[in-house]
Amino acid sequence: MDHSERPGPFRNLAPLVLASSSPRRQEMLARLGISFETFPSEVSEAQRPLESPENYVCRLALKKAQKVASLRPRAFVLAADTTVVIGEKILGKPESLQEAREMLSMLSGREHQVLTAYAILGPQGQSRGGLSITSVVFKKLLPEEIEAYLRTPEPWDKAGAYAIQGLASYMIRRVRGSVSNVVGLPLTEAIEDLLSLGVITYRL
Ligand SMILES: Cc1cn([C@H]2C[C@H](O)[C@@H](COP(=O)(O)OP(=O)(O)OP(=O)(O)O)O2)c(=O)[nH]c1=O
Repeated sequence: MDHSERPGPFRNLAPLVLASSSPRRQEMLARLGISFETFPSEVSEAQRPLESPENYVCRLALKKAQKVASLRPRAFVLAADTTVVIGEKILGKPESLQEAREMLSMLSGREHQVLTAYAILGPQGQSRGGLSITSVVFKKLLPEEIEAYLRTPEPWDKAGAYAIQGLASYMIRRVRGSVSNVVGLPLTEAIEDLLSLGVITYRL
């Protein structure tokens, strides 16, 4: 799918492929005026034994970018991976209602970290990327509050079974760090890299 250019503070100097099926990542870039082709990587993998959450998200972001870069060798490719970490546990996207319920109960009244790693690969072997960590504090959730939220479509397809940018915004007491990072892409860092690689420039 091609995203036609929208008015925004940036324009492209080089073709960009977003290796992601995440509508949030697509929307965040498109809003800024950046055009890109969407090419979902369809890479999904379990954490390896003893692998830290940091290494896990970085490995997946790079793997997604590498897979799509091999199929689109003339473009810059951007990929990312987001996960929620609470205590020793990693929360990905829930696969059942019960799992989503358990995730929200775990997050209730506590602080957790949202990790997003991104990777950018270029046609001449350029490579950039990074890891961004945001701390999020949830208010204490009543059981009926969790049940009511589970009746909305929002928990699906989101790491940790919630969307900070959506109906769950009222559940969040405090955020420390990048908000766009929680939504799936640390925009400040990713934009700096796209500018320095000459993929985008300011629209003046
Ligand atoms: C915590 C949180 C996550 N999310 C989303 C961002 C990501 O899309 C998703 C985490 O899933 P990811 O596995 O990072 O990405 P994805 O499967 O959606 O897309 P792809 O692998 O093709 O790039 O959770 C929110 O939208 N809001 C939130 O508050």
